[in-house]
Amino acid sequence: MSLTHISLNDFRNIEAISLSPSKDLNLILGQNGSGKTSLLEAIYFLSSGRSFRTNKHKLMIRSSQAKCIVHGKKQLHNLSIPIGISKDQSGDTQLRIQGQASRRIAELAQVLPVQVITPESYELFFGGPKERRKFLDLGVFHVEHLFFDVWKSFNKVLKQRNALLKTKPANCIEQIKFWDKQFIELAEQINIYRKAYISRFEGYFFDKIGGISPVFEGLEARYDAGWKGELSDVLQSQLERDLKLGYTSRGPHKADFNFKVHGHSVEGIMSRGQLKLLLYALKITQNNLIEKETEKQSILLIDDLPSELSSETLGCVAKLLAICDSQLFISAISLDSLTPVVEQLDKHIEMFHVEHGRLITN
Ligand SMILES: Nc1ncnc2c1ncn2[C@@H]1O[C@H](COP(=O)(O)OP(=O)(O)OP(=O)(O)O)[C@@H](O)[C@H]1O
Repeated sequence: MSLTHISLNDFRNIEAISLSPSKDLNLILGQNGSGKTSLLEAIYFLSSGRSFRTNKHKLMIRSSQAKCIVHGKKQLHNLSIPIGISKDQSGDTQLRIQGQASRRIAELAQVLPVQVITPESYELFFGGPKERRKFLDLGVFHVEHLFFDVWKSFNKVLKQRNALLKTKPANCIEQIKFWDKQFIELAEQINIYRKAYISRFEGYFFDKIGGISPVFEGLEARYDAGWKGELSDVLQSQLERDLKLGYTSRGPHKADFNFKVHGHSVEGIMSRGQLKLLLYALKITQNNLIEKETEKQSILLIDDLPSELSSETLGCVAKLLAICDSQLFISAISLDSLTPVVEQLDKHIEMFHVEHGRLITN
């Protein structure tokens, strides 16, 4: 299951381009400012309804144009599934899957699992737990089909609870206790899904990936559910504090999933190049696991792969990419900088040269 066709209109500096990518490896090459990241961003937008580099939707629309449009065709066995998304200046998003209008972005994400690695992806280690929760929940979302509904219901209850903690109406303690029943049930369900996923994630990582580089020796995943002990006791003991804070301080919305090496946090002990290698390893583990469990081929977008990596680390990245089952889109300024990676890969390659927002044919 891969993208067999992509077309963009008025996306960033790209007026109109169409391409038929390889189901294996696609190289997007071009000078700084040519439009490589924009092309990757468009694929991400097609599969998630969002950009990976801005919250300001207007920036995705080509200057002075009314809307940006991205179309794609996803091959699933003998079926070609057309998908399309557009966003206009007002922020209105139109979505079509197999010719049917849809309002649910999650439906799009289900059809086309995507992950991205950019020079900013270090946020997974240096950012707060929110980034890591997002990473964890993306995996859980794809492999546990009920997770999304439970997670949505939990967030509704959390919103109610937080509103009561903030506004403190006269009978707020009674009302909070009423919501806590559902809060606990949903929180425990989320925790069960996450723990089950992490256990499979760790199994896959250590079995298939851990031996690729000595950088991964002594690595352990640590999961913090967001509370310790019985959640009902925790909510009770924290109630006074939560009323002062005006929000719920414990629960699955505070979970963390991080990595330690010999007991030290990875971001404190690993070099940037080593962290980048770990990042590749984690994203590839996630994508391969999604593929293994759902039979959905996912997409991995890698922006500016060669930056900051020595030839030795690039060699390890190549080994990781060799076992990566995703459809790959990799951007770089030149093919030369990718040679240590590409020459080790036995994958079908398509190359796309971008210049001033246009595809150049050689
Ligand atoms: N909304 C927009 N309308 C028109 N042009 C835009 C818009 N947003 C960004 N651009 C321009 O698009 C060009 C392509 O940017 P992009 O980030 O895709 O380049 P790139 O090839 O990835 O470059 P680099 O190698 O430096 O990362 C830039 O010149 C940028 O200024």
